[in-house]
Amino acid sequence: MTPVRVGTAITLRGLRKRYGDVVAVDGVDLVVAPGEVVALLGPNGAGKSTTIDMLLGLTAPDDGDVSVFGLAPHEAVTRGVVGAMLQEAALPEDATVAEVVGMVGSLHDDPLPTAEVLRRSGIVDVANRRCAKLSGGQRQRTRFAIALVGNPDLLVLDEPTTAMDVSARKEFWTSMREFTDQGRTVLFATHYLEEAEEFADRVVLMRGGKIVADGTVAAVREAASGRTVRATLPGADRERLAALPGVTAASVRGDRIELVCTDADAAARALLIEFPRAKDLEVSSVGLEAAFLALTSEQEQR
Ligand SMILES: Nc1ncnc2c1ncn2[C@@H]1O[C@H](COP(=O)(O)OP(=O)(O)OP(=O)(O)O)[C@@H](O)[C@H]1O
Repeated sequence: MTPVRVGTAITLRGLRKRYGDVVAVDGVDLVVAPGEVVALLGPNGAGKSTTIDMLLGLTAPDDGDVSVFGLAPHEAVTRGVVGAMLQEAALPEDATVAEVVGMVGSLHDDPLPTAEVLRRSGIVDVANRRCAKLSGGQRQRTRFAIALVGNPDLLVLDEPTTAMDVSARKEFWTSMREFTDQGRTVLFATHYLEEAEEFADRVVLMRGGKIVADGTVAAVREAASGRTVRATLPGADRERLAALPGVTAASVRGDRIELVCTDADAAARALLIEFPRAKDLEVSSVGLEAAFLALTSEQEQR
């Protein structure tokens, strides 16, 4: 099916946000076409939630521009063009699930029928339960229903499957597929490579407030792949190792060190020059999963 709207779904240009000394988002440029399903991947503190907050107009950027289907974020939200599911969104505790979903639907011009939304979100069985009595996973699914009921062109989800068990996750992604099969656009933040891999067309990897990789899952995996250098080096200083040229991340276990590298030759040379006592050097290919973790690890990247 063709996308519901024409033009770019999301355009972020030179987006920056600082909280005191912390640069939460540090120059993010991103264009998402209608119908794309994009995973925003990265470790804690990478800047995913802050980017999403700016996309939804909940936080004003210090610098840069945001547009959603050509609209300012606030307008896109009030017009129901974008539906959002946020990590900590409060629910009216005394209302039942069906009441909340119906109420939010009534605020929109062209809502989906409540019964359909409850079904798609997998909460038919708790429709008459008060929100105060919901489990963590049921609360998440209720938040999803609220995001869906306005029949938005773009869904923005911040770590949607947190607190869901395996079967709830599976059900959740099945409902998402139904949504995207109709040509809708989705941007979701996650910590999990496997979710991105299974569900997204495109992965945008954030780290330290910046986009460090952007492409198909396969392309990002390739960009993340590298080699490791292992050696014996008693009393090694992890930070100095991580600062060596060609090194993405360093770890120290007893006398053994491990360097994840973008350029293993440069790293090995620099290691031997700076630490002449290093011995038993081994260079090997990193598993893709390990390389990916290294790229998103919270250790200082070089
Ligand atoms: N309101 C705020 N006040 C101060 N610092 C903030 C605020 N919001 C975010 N930060 C900081 O900005 C950085 C980016 O945080 P953000 O929540 O955007 O990251 P994230 O990638 O969504 O992380 P997580 O996966 O843990 O949700 C962090 O260092 C965080 O502590």
